Amino acid sequence: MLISTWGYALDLLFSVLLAALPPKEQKKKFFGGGCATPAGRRNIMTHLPVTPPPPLRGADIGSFAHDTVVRRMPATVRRVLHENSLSPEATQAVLALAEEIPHAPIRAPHDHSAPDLALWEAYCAPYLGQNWLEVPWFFAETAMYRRILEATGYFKPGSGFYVDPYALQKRLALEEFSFASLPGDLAAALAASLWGNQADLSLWPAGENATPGATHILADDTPQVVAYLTELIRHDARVDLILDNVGSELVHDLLLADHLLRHGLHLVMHAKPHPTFVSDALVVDVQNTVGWLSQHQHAQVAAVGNHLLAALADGRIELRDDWYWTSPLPGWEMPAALRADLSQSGLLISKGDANYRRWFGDCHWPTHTPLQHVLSYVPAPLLLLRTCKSEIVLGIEPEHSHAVAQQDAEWMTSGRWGVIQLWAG
Ligand SMILES: O=P(O)(O)OC[C@H]1O[C@](O)(CO)[C@@H](O)[C@@H]1O
Repeated sequence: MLISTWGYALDLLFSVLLAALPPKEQKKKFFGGGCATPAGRRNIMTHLPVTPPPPLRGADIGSFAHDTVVRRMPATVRRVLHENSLSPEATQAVLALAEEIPHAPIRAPHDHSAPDLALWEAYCAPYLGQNWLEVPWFFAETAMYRRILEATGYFKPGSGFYVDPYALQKRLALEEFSFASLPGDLAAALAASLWGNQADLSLWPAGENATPGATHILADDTPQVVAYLTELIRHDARVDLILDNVGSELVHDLLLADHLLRHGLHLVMHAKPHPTFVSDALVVDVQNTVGWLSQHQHAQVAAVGNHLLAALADGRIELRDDWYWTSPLPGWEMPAALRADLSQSGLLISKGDANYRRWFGDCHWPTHTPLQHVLSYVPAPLLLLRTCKSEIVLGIEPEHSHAVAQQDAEWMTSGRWGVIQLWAG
């Protein structure tokens, strides 16, 4: 057990300092200022409280990770060729990357004008000499998406400079989207945001019409979430939305954001700093989607878009894109500055499968592992809205997971099963 004595000492110091504050300041610290839940202050650890099991790897024969590294990843790289007009140099580089996966050794990116180059040199250092199957799967995927940008010249002045290689997919995803109805309350907005996560252009590209239809809930903390949010609303707290995919998912996330804003909450949205996992939202994608909503032919939808535009302009919504969100690092290796910032939040809402994998380090946790067994290091209460698209899920009783596996052999990867899991400390 790696329980941090320092963590407890700091906690104690914090309690003493908090008690010395006037009541108004205490309330601010409690609900806008981290380490807090309406139920009381949480006992935050700064480190993972247990030794994690080994990470998922492509080398796990028969696993979804194996299929992804061997088949899906090279196909994703090749799709970039078909959906972009690349220079001859970039075409060669993309083809070479596709050939590298899975058997060539990992190397660090070498695009010297990239602002995250030093970060990636450090991320890659422990894995040099290992191939794409041997390294942790989460590392392999994040590294591949970063290497695609090196190949297309994303960070290099020239024809690929800051050109999103997935722009076509992202545009199609929004064009294909049509509204069924607007969510009427918070619970409906949460559900819509969850199922929006079924859309994933890395698994089901736009135009191929193959997204999973059925929706089954595996774990549903909606009543607790609504009660918790109601408390936050009473305290004008900050809520952080850690975004995932563009298209249907982002539209539903923005509808959820609209609900939260109308209740007086302040929102911070975390987008990716560069294109990754095909459909992950950048700041510019959020701005474009809000613009699209504001131009919508249905007056009610346009009103939502205009409300969001106003909130972006007056600071009730802040957009951020820390480099951490495209890193291969697990949640417990989050840089201190970001961690300190997130600790100011009343609730972190984490969208999607890849973010879920990150919080749990993408490790082989037994499915029945309680969330609190791992998540006590997270700097604020955490809501996980995620459809299952990889072989990791926690907080599910063995009888339940066995019954679900009987019903749907692909329950962990099909996107048909979702969780609304709250860890409030
Ligand atoms: O967009 P999401 O929900 O994060 O899903 C991405 C996930 O889907 C996958 O493409 C499945 O391999 C993973 O790579 C990743 O975990």
